[in-house]
Amino acid sequence: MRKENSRVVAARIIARWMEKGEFPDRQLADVKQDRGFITELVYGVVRRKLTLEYIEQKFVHRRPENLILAALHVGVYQLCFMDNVEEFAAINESVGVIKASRHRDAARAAGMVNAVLRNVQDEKEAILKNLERQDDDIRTSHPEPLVYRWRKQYGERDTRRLCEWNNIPPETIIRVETTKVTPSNFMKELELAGIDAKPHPFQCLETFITLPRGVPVFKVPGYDQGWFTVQDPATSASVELLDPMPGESILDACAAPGGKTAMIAGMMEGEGELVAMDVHDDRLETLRDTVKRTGWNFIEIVKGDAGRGFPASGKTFDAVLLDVPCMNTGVLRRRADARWRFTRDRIEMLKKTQWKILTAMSKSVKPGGRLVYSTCSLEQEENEELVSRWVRENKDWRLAKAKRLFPPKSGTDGAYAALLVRARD
Ligand SMILES: C[S@@+](CC[C@H](N)C(=O)[O-])C[C@H]1O[C@@H](n2cnc3c(N)ncnc32)[C@H](O)[C@@H]1O
Repeated sequence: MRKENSRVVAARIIARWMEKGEFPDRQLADVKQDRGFITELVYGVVRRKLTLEYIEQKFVHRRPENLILAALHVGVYQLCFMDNVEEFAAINESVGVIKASRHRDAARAAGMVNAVLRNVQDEKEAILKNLERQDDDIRTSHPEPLVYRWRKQYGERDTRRLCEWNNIPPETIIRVETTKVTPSNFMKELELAGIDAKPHPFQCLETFITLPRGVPVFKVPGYDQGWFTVQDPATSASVELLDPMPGESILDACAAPGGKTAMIAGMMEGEGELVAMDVHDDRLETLRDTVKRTGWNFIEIVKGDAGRGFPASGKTFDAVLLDVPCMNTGVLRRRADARWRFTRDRIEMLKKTQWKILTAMSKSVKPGGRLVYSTCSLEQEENEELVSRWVRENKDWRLAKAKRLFPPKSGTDGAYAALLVRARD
């Protein structure tokens, strides 16, 4: 049985997100009690917003205020998309959200929420059948322009698979720091701690492990000793293309929170020069935490704007990683609200930033050196198209290799990485 106020907490977070755009994950950071259930509810509602509105429109003829709408979403989501809750609790406690509020007409609003939820309960089977016949945007709750552009890039079938993939709650995956602990010893430690973890099937040089749901990472053995980093296997694509070697000089120019920096440090075995840069102070804090946890004290952290080039002008590196800011369309499963931030203007703005960063940072690569440009976007405009146009305009560079991971096929987050090589003088 759930505590009554879990739905109230979830509905308030959702209402604040709808009202002020406050990121749900930041709000969830303060939740201590019944965290797993509240997180599932909040992320589920945020992901399925369009589908929930579609279901509710039959019963609600004018958009209610945010808190009432949030209570409705919380109730309908539980009734239609959660198997592990009792329907009477889903209805009564979602109505309780209104009762617990200081709404000026709480009795009437609670009556309306109650009536809608009872209708949805009665008609649930027909509602879900009808939903199956709707187009992918309504059925899987994605903005229509995003679905449209994916169809043009990936075709009807893969777009449908991608939309469905994006609604599967993600697992927590960790990368074992093999310079600190062997994967088999680490698995033994997990077993001793009663954690039923599984090796992730994605094949690459690194070892990734899937944690069971609900295990806080700081309780996993070796957290403080830096035995692992929370990281999807897709993040390895760019670092493998970069192929850092012990003794080289490497710059990770958009580094926070530092997952790839940690992986590069391990591949360099602590030898050489590794500089991790980011422009935002709050992100630099997370980068410092990651670097500290890895224990690699040869990593130097620098604040700098990659769009303006490396702060110490004239300094060059054997290899540079540019994991640029992007539309994040490869990680929509993990970032529940990111799909609603997709706009044409945003992609245009990001493309300009990416081009600027690539142009400025290419000057910090030694002749004959390497640069890896990477994103967690599935948009060709930010990936293949941008890179091939840039190489056409910069004759002393060539595109040596590129990789793209498409989530439903790779079983990982989406990612793109391109290895560019600078000509020797
Ligand atoms: C995709 S994230 C990087 C993730 C990171 N590589 C990792 O594996 O953990 C992009 C990062 O670029 C940073 N960033 C954005 N614009 C930047 C700029 N002009 N210069 C440097 N860093 C920038 C952001 O603060 C963000 O931390």
